[in-house]
Amino acid sequence: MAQINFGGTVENVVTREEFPLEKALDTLKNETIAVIGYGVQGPGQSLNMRENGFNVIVGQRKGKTYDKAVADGWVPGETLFEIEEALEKGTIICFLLSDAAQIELWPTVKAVLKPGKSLYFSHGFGVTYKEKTGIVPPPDVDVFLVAPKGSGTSLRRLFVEGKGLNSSFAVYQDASGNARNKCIAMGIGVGSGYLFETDFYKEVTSDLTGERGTLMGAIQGIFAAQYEVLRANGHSPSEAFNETVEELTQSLMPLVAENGMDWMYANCSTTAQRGALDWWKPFRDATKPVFEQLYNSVKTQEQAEISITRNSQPDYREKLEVELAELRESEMWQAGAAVRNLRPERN
Ligand SMILES: NC(=O)c1ccc[n+]([C@@H]2O[C@H](COP(=O)([O-])OP(=O)(O)OC[C@H]3O[C@@H](n4cnc5c(N)ncnc54)[C@H](O)[C@@H]3O)[C@@H](O)[C@H]2O)c1
Ligand SMILES: CC(C)(O)[C@@H](O)C(=O)O
Ligand SMILES: [Mg+2]
Ligand SMILES: [Mg+2]
Repeated sequence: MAQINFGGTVENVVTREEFPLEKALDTLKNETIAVIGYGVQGPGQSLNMRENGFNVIVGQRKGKTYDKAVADGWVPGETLFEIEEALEKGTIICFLLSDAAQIELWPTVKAVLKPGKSLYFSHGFGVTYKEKTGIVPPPDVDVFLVAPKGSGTSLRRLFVEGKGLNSSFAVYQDASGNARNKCIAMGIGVGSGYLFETDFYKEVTSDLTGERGTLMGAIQGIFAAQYEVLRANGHSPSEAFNETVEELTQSLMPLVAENGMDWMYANCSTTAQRGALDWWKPFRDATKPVFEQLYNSVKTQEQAEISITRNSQPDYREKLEVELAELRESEMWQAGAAVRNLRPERN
């Protein structure tokens, strides 16, 4: 493994140089990889693996998503099955239902987990919170995870563009003595660039924190706060949206992604730099207590409990849709829709 220095701490990272696609294909040459669930990660991972040359089948219950799988080229009776049939045929079971749905299907999955099969997750959730989920794998199967650090949609898009998304990986149980190799081979197969080693607990704890924090929850909160202040002071919706979101996503974040925050700052005016350098610490200090509260809520499993309870309700999809519509229909994101339409490349 490559030893990489991350700001002073040396960590092990698996690279494609040491574990090329050919080695991954050879490692899994006798396996039938059954991707169970075709929501967000299911399509990204299964299509990438199929195009990388692995032996992949999909298990999905009938409905809209099953039809999407057919449209993506999965053939009913050959590579696309009802979940139970795919579970029987698969030797590596990729459990890619939503975390709450995994609880309901667990007894069915557990029943097919005979010695020699492997159980694969893309999150540490089910196993870490086993007291809540009941997901306790039998001791004679390999259990591991590859968690792409991004949306399954991005995993697929980047793969199609010939790029990759990095992933975390972890082995929970090594019954065969070869679980680590199988896990890394799966990571390469689904289209990961580099693979960072972790464990199930750390993966789920950091992931739940990140998505509730800066990646999704905090960012919307900060956008909303600034937008509301600008609007309350007489700025137009387009001006408030441009100064809050559009410039960030279109101009400044690509510079951060390319070469870090100081690089982005250096490409702005000295006036902007002076202000940003003066204000980032007050923002850090104001939000840090909320991040501490969030981390604690993840650690005490309160967030897991909320996720399971809310997402296990029969009408959870409809309720989520109502909340998403509230965001979409807010003035800020309506202004956003209009601003997006005015991006020069859209004309
Ligand atoms: N969404 C992402 O991009 C992402 C990123 C990293 C990790 N993950 C993890 O990957 C796993 C899958 O997440 P996802 O977001 O792709 O899932 P999802 O919410 O999109 O759901 C996946 C599938 O579950 C099926 N399903 C839901 N309830 C069911 C039930 N009761 N019985 C049978 N099937 C049911 C749906 O039909 C769908 O095909 C989770 O562990 C998640 O935490 C997701
Ligand atoms: C894409 C994310 C936010 O990284 C993932 O963790 C998820 O749960 O969807
Ligand atoms: Mg997550
Ligand atoms: Mg994540």
